[in-house]
Amino acid sequence: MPNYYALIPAAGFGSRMGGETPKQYLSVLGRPLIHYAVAALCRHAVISGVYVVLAPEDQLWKSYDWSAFAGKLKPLYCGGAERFESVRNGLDAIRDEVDFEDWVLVHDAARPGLSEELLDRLIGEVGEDPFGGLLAVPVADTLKRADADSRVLRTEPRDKLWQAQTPQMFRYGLLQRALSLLDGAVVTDEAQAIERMGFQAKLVVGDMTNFKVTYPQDIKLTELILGDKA
Ligand SMILES: Nc1ccn([C@@H]2O[C@H](COP(=O)(O)OP(=O)(O)OP(=O)(O)O)[C@@H](O)[C@H]2O)c(=O)n1
Ligand SMILES: C[C@](O)(CO)[C@H](O)COP(=O)(O)O
Repeated sequence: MPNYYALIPAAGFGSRMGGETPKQYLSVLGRPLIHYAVAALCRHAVISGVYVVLAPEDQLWKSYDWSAFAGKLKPLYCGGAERFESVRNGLDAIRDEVDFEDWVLVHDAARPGLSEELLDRLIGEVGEDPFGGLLAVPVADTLKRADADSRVLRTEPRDKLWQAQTPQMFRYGLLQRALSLLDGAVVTDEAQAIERMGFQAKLVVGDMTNFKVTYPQDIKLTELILGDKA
C-alpha cells in the first residue's frame, strides 16, 4: 500500500501582498497564515509526513512553536526562485524518505482553508487514479479578456473551465520526473508539468473557501472564513 505525504511550498515572498513580511507569516486570527495549511495536513490520519519547503534564508519559521506536530512535520530550507523549483527541490530533498509509488500532495502554504473533508474527497477520488489529480472549482463568473487599456476585448467561453487549487496529488516518481523534464519551461502548478508529459490529471471539486491568499484584502476574507469554521 502506498504512503501519503504532503509537501507545502512556502518559500515565496508575497510580492502581490506587499509589505516586508512574507505572506505565509502574516497573522490570521493570532496565528501565522501557514499554520492553517500545516495543521490541516498534519492532523489528517492518512498523511504520514508533512514537508514544508522554506526559503534557504527563512528566519521566521523557527520563531513559531510547531511542537504540536512533532514527528510528522519537517522543514526543508531548499526553496527556489519559482514555485515549481521549490517543489522540485523539496521532492529531491526527500528522495530517501519517500518511495516512487507513494502519493505526494502539494499544497500552497497560502491556502489556509483546506479542510479534512476536502482532503478526504481528493484522496478518495484520486487514490486509485493512474495519473493523479487536483482540487479545482468550475468557473462561475463570466470571463472577460482585457486589452492594453483594461477595456473589454471580448468574453471568453467558460464552458469546462476550472480554477486550479491545491492540494495537487501525484505519485512521487511521476511528479519528480515531470518536474525534471521541464527543460527551462515555467509551470505554475504540478498538473501543468504532468500535462507536458501527455497525462491528464483528474479534476476534483474543491471549494471557494480553499482560495489562495494573494492580495491584502484576502487577509480579512480569510479571517471571516476561518472564524466561521472555528
Ligand atoms: N519561489 C516560490 C514561490 C512561491 N512559493 C509558494 O507557493 C505558494 C503559492 O505561490 P504564490 O501565491 O504566488 O506566493 P508568492 O510567490 O509568495 O506570492 P507572489 O507571487 O505575490 O510573490 C505560496 O505558498 C508560496 O510561498 C514557493 O514555495 N516558492
Ligand atoms: C498552484 C496554484 O495555487 C494553482 O492555482 C497556482 O498556480 C499558484 O500560482 P502562484 O502564481 O504561484 O500563486
